[in-house]
Amino acid sequence: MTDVALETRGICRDYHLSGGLFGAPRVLHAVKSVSFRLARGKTLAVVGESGCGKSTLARILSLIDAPTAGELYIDGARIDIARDGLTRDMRRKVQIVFQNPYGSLNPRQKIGDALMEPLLLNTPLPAAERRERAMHMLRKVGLGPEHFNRYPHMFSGGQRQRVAIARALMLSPGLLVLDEPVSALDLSVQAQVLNLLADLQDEFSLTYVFISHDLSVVRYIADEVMVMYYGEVVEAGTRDAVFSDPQHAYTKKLFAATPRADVASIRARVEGRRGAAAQAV
Ligand SMILES: Nc1ncnc2c1ncn2[C@@H]1O[C@H](COP(=O)(O)OP(=O)(O)OP(=O)(O)O)[C@@H](O)[C@H]1O
Repeated sequence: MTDVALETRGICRDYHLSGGLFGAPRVLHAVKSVSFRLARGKTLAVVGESGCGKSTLARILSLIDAPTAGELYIDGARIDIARDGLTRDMRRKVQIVFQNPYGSLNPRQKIGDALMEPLLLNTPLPAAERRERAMHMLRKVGLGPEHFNRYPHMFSGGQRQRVAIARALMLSPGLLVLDEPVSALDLSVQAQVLNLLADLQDEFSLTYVFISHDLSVVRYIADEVMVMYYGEVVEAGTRDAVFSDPQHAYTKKLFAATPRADVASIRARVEGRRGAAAQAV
């Protein structure tokens, strides 16, 4: 693999908890020695049941939390926020989109201001340029100038997620961590947001880490799949290899629990609809 956008080597995250047996402190190994390499422009889906460490890994990859051990490389450069802190340069490389955009948008801030804010905080761009870039990004995610002065509560769930995606892209990151980005949306809206993500990935050569518990979504969006179980990677490979011939007993169990009809229906909904994604819903 020549152009590696993201690499981890033995990433671990422990949490120190009190209240073990007789109140003794105990350690929870939320992420255990996760290593992978992800090529630029590709999507790695991280799947597993609730509590397996997906969100903890997402927070490490998006530089919100530091790992307790292991190494993280973005575009070939070692990133160690525990040692070096978080620089503006690092902040620009990676952004995260959460499941609930309502939670990540300030209800009292107009959408235009929310989009311009990362530019205000991280670049010397003048106000007119910030505004122009925000308008441009609104269009890229299928919204329009009429949305610029609206507040988050005036949008549907799908539109709010489009805004969250637009905001994440304002600093032109190469890497997006998407933590269950469509799980809170209706099925038809899910398909449209997935199409939008696919279009944006093509246009901006974005690399995605896509966290999901929904295998039908993963099957559509992923190039590579990594299966986590109790903080550990138990299986990893290309989407086709993992879906057609799962090796690990846990992966087989996970797949068996997904009704095949669901997989078929979401594929039918989304396939062939790329390009139609720039419609706001
Ligand atoms: N700040 C924290 N302090 C202590 N334990 C934590 C903390 N954050 C997560 N954990 C624990 O780490 C483990 C992994 O949690 P994580 O949220 O990463 O899993 P997940 O796969 O994303 O689950 P979900 O899909 O429910 O969010 C869980 O046992 C969780 O309780």
